[in-house]
Amino acid sequence: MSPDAEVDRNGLTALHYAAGRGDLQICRLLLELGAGVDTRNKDLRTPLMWAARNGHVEACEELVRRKADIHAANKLGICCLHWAAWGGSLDAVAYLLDQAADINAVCNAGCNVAVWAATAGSYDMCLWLHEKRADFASTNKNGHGVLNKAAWRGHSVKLMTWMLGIESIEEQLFEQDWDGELPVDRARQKGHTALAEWLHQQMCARRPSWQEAIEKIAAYRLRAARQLVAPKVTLKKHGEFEGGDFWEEHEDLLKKAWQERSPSHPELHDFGPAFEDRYIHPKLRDAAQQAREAKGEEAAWSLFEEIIPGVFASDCLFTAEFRQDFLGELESIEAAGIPTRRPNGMNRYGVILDQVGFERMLEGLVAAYVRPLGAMLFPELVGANDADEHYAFTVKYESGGDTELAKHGDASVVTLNLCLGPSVWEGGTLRFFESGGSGMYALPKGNASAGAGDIVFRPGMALIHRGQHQHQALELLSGQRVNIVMWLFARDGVVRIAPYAPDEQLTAAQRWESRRWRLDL
Ligand SMILES: O=C(O)CCC(=O)C(=O)O
Ligand SMILES: [Fe+2]
Repeated sequence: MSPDAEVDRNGLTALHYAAGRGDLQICRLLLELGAGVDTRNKDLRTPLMWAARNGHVEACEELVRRKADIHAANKLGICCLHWAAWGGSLDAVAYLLDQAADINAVCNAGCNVAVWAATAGSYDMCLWLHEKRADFASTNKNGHGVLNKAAWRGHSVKLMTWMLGIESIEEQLFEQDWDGELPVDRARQKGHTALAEWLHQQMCARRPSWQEAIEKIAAYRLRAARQLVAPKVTLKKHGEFEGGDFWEEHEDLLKKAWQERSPSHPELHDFGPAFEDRYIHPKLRDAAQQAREAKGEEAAWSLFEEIIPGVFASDCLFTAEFRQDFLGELESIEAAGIPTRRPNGMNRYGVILDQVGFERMLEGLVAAYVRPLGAMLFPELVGANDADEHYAFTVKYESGGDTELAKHGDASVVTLNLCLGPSVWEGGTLRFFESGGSGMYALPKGNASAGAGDIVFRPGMALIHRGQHQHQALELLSGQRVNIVMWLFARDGVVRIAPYAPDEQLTAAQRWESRRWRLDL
């Protein structure tokens, strides 16, 4: 049997893998057994691209000795040299150029090797390529040049400073891409706040009139967004699309306006060590660390009490500072005067967190904590990709607004619900039903049954439940209750219904590993 006969779901052969790992012995063996040196996977990548991408020069040499095509490009026109640059390996780049790879080659999107090197952020490689006369002034078909790419990725000020020393690149500071964005916008949108600040200073220092222009644009966006009059919310059921045309029409302006707004607690918007120190409960941090170090999930389990079968509660997921700061930020969001869309088809009050600037924070939080916890508590439902995406919002109950929530199942495989407080209220109990639900909300057969019972929230209490476990919020009698709700589901909103058999379920290590080894970008 040819070694190329067996491929993975991406069409990758054993030789792709061996080359990608730089395993010279195996590469040789496979080639001797008849593996095609330029065998292509589904998107037309060759083994040499993998070796170059991962900086395995010896493997590159071996493949080239066996007549691998150094000019080969994949479906997107990304050639071996681009892969090497993107992988950040100067040695691989130098080797390929030495073998007469084309320094001016561009991929289908129009990126040349300089743009790829800038995307990778390798300072040494950029300097070296510039000496070799790679074209650093070129922009791709979306109008992205080296500066835009480096800003987008949040690369170092050292690299940026060097780039700005090249006259034609200085221009890129002021050039809008095809979406109308400047490098400084890209840096800010991706959460590289300090870099964005630095880029802004560079712009002002180079063209003082720009400071004013930028401020005017920002002020204009905020003013325009504040002048919008949001459609009324009335529906208490099936209201997802209420006013949909309005929200679609102004989506872009609103997104920019939220980016311009200065948050009252910037530290809440950046997931990272500082966020975890301040906002993740120390017990959860310890438990997660143990699980990640393969010391078991006992500590993580011990954070929870299964109050009702299938409903787990914990007071140790977030700190009190998280609740305080979050409530403060919600107040400042309300005071911003920028319209916010209703959070879901039933709750009318509250905000969609991903739309008001919490997108990046939530991505990190979900990946590091919420997804592993959901997978641990509900292994029969959360497999490798069943909770890849999230939708997060707040709900607010008070008299004159929403006071209750009808019986429903969430459009999620797992839901986390954290009670923020704020202080005192009466009523507003969350009731779970034993019924397995019906239709698409039916609980999968083979689960431990879903129990029935009432849960009285207290500030700081978080629940994790199967979204399809039917529930209802009873009437709030006085005061105010605000909760954060996070729905997890698979790509495109798919919600897992068929349970995994025990031998198909993820292992603890798989649940807690934050990055899988991937032979991919
Ligand atoms: O806190 C609430 O009232 C919302 C509860 C809910 O629907 C949920 O946890 O999924
Ligand atoms: Fe719900």
